Amino acid sequence: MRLPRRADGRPLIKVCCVRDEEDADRALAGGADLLGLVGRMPSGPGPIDDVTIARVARHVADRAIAILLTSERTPDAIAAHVDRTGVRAVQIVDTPSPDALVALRAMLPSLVLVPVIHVQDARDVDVARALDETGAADAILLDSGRPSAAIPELGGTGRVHDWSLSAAIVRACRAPVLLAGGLRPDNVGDALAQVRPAGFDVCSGLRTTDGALVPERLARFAAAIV
Ligand SMILES: O=C(O)c1ccccc1NCC(=O)[C@H](O)[C@H](O)COP(=O)(O)O
Repeated sequence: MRLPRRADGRPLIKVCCVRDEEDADRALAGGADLLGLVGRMPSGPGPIDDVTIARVARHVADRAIAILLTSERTPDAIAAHVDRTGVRAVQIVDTPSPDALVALRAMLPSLVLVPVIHVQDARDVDVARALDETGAADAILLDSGRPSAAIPELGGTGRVHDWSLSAAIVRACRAPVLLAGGLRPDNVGDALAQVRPAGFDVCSGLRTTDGALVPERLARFAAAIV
């Protein structure tokens, strides 16, 4: 397991859709443990270019884990995206097959690997179990996208999914599970009580419509999961 655990036992906070160095510093000052840098996507408000991702990852250095969000699907293309941006962690937003995850792990043994499942129905518990059983995932992230929509949605939707399914996935998996999708300061306490994930991932619930991080929202978010 290459993700940190907090000494105080509190769930991890991943602040996503980080835009630049200043935004990263604001998130870290507000208690973020992980930072999400969104690469090219078919839709959504968060993407930044690979040059900026590499710059922000260098700026963050060892202060936190900067996670590249990639929509690439094959192990070779994912590895190339990681290489271009120089990150130590990748979130694969288009759910990889167990075989693809194992292949990527073999190619990059020390990379932090976080496959995403967009929770839609009870079959996703089996999808999570199959990824978990590979032993190749450092965490599994549960989100609310619609990968098969005409224009695929792979995250950053601001929508909550069925948390009873997420709770079943947490119970079924050995890997830590991160919960995402429509989390806000006013609902994350309920999410903690119902799902008991190892951490939370949040973008739109902490940002203005222009994408700026609101420190006061991050403070309330963190206080709600103590
Ligand atoms: O933000 C985007 O544009 C985006 C597009 C495609 C995949 C992921 C994307 N962002 C990731 C995130 O914002 C979070 O990891 C997660 O999806 C939660 O987002 P939100 O529901 O807005 O809190």
